[in-house]
Parts: sequence; C-alpha cells; structure tokens
Amino acid sequence: MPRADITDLMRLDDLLSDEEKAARDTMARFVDTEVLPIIGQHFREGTFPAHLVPRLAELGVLGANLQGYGCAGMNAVSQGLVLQELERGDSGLRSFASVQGSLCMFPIHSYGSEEQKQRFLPAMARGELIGCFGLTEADFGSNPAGMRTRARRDGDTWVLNGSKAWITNATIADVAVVWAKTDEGGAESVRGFLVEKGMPGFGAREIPGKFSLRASTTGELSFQDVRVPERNVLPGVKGLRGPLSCLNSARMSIAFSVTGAAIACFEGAREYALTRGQFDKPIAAYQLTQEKLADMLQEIVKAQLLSLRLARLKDEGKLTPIMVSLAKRNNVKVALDIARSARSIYGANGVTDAYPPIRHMLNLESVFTYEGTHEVHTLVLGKAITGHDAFG
Ligand SMILES: Cc1cc2nc3c(=O)[nH]c(=O)nc-3n(C[C@H](O)[C@H](O)[C@H](O)COP(=O)(O)OP(=O)(O)OC[C@H]3O[C@@H](n4cnc5c(N)ncnc54)[C@H](O)[C@@H]3O)c2cc1C
Repeated sequence: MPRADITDLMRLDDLLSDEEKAARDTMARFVDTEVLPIIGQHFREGTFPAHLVPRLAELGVLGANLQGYGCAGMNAVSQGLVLQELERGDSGLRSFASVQGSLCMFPIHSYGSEEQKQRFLPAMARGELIGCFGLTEADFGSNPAGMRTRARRDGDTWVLNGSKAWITNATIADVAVVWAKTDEGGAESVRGFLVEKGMPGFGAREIPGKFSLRASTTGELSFQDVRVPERNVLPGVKGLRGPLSCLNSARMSIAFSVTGAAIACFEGAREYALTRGQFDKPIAAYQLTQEKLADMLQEIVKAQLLSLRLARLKDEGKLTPIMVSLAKRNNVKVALDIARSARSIYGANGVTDAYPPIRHMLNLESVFTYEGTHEVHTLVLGKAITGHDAFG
C-alpha cells in the first residue's frame, strides 16, 4: 500500500474541502524541503531557526485564523492542518507559531484597541514583530490565579513589577503580552499589558539546560518598575478570562497539530522496520513490531477524527473548553506514546538524533505539560463529569 494510503486509511481527506487540502499540502512541501533538512541540527545545537520566520509569514501561518490586519483568515480546520504539518517538522517550530498567533495576536485582535491592532498585528503577521505570552510564574503554573506580578497605576502609566517563567519566545520577542494583577483588587484585577522590548526595567533571559523543544527559545521575563503607558494596556478584557481565552484558542490548535509529530514517528518507524533486518527477516515481519505499528495507526486515525470534529465545532461557534480539554489530553498523550513506541522500533539508533523519534518524544514532554498539564485537563473533565471540583 502506498505511504499516503496507509496513513490516511480512513479517507479523512474526503472530509476536507479543496481549500483545506491545498493549505495543508503547501505547508507539507515547505516542511519537507525547508524544515526537515535543518531541524535536527537546530535541535542538537539548541538554536531557533529564525530564518524560517519570514517563510512562515508568507505561508500565512502567523495568526492564521484571524480576520483582517494582514492575517490569512483561515478556518479552524485549515489552521489545524497547517499546524499539524508544521509539527510533523518539529513541535518547537509549531510552538513558535502557536505563541505568535494564538497567544499574542489573538488577545490583541480580540481585546486590543484599534490603535493597538494597527500598530502590532500587520507587522506580527509579516513576522517582523515577534511576540511572547507571559502568564506562568516560577511558583504559579497550574494555578495562575496566585500570580505575584503586579501593576500599579501612576497617572497615565502603569508600573509593573515581578517576573514570568517558562515563556516561549521570551528572548526573541519584540512585544510581550504580560498578565499582571492590578491594585484594583477583586476577580477582575488581572489585566493584559503590551510590554515592548527596550522599555527600561524589562529583561529577558534564556532558561538553560532544556532537553525538550530545543529548537524553540524558552526564557524568563523580569519587570523592575517598568512604566507601561495606558495605550499599551488591553482595554477589552479584565480578569483571568483574558489569558484563559487565549489558552483555549491555543489548546484547540495544539490538540490538532500534535498528531503531526505522531505521524512523523509512525511513518519513520514503518520505513525503518521494513528495511532493518534481524534473524534474516525485516523487523516489520515480526508480530510484535506489527502490533506497535497497528496501535500507532489506530490512535493516529482516532486523534485525527477528534481534531477534525473539534475544529468543525470551532468553525460553527460551538466549541467549549471541556471539548478542548478532552482533545488536548487525548491527542498529546497518544502522540507521546507513539513517539516512545517508534523510538523502540529504531533500537539503539532510536536513542540518537540521527532519527527523529527521540526529538519528537522529548518535545512532546513539554507539550504534555504546557497549555494545561495532562493532569489539569483530567480535573477539568472530572469536574464536568461529576460536578465535583478536585483542583483544591
Ligand atoms: C517548554 C515550555 C514552554 C512554555 N511556554 C509558556 C509560555 O509561552 N507562556 C506561559 O505563560 N507559560 C509557558 N509554559 C509554562 C506552562 O504553561 C507550565 O509549565 C504549566 O502550566 C505547568 O505549570 P508548572 O510547570 O509550574 O507545573 P505545576 O503547576 O507545579 O505542576 C507540577 C505537577 O503537579 C500537577 N498538579 C498541579 N496542580 C494539581 C492539582 N490541583 N491536582 C493534581 N495535580 C496537580 C501538574 O499536573 C504537574 O504534573 C511553558 C512550559 C514549557 C515546559
């Protein structure tokens, strides 16, 4: 059976429009020709392939599903398919695109003033301005409500103090969407601040020693009496609803895209198993290898069906955070299991970066933790199912 036929065994292509397939196929060609040849080296050296940013912009990936302001205005299915292809290349590169689009451009598009939209969005869609999203702090990850970063009003400026940790794009960003508690108090006290590179008192540094998403930058942000003018405060949202709505948008596309890493692992492992011989037969001819490949394909097909349904619901305006939790929880776990299983098919070769599964496996450990940990999504589902809140 040809490669494409086995990976699309259940003919999911028949459920896609020509436009959706074209968006996916264009990105697939880009990944094959411009990402796969260089990504292993970037992962090994721990460097972000910044030269690809203008190409991602040309392909309409940055803020792909936003309307106007130079954005591509794709539907959720096209966006998901495009990001899935990007993640087939590398989760780090996809993380860059998710942060730029869903976590930075989305809040400016949804909650920004017209002046902020004009100032930031077209340049971000062109990849000329890079964004990052600061919610997590060193002591507050799963529980962002505890954040310590504070904003105090002083005339027509706000004075920001505190720090953020584990921030994708931190050291390469021109603008950081920073969520801080204001002195207004109460449930609505969290506001979004557009902190720009070069503002006095604003710093960013890389977090060393990362074994995951090595082709993506992750750092800390620090704020020491950073004066942010009122024109850089998002006027349209107050409270944790702001950052959580961004996360919901990002999680939806992550649930979709993560299967790209699983497909890369499955296709690579299948090819390797067909050519690698032991005991006078290709290892693909042994039942235990076939079981691994059958499990992988079965889970990929299920994850893709889930993603497609999720994105169609988004396009119909029917998506809820609980649906997103179920899909993110399932698809990331399944992709991680597939990467580990694929790694085992490569034997000793699988522990080197000569082959992609270990890179995907290590990357997916971050995806398992960010955008709501696997456990937190379990609790979201548990609460929806039982009515009991098991968070506290
Ligand atoms: C590579 C990378 C990039 C990231 N990029 C960003 C970014 O751009 N912006 C940003 O704001 N953040 C970012 N994050 C942070 C990410 O969102 C947090 O790591 C995540 O929310 C988890 O927080 P934590 O690491 O503090 O873990 P913790 O919250 O301390 O959790 C540790 C463990 O305890 C479990 N746990 C926590 N609470 C409960 C509970 N109530 N019940 C049961 N188990 C629980 C968790 O599931 C986890 O297993 C990134 C993280 C990584 C690794």
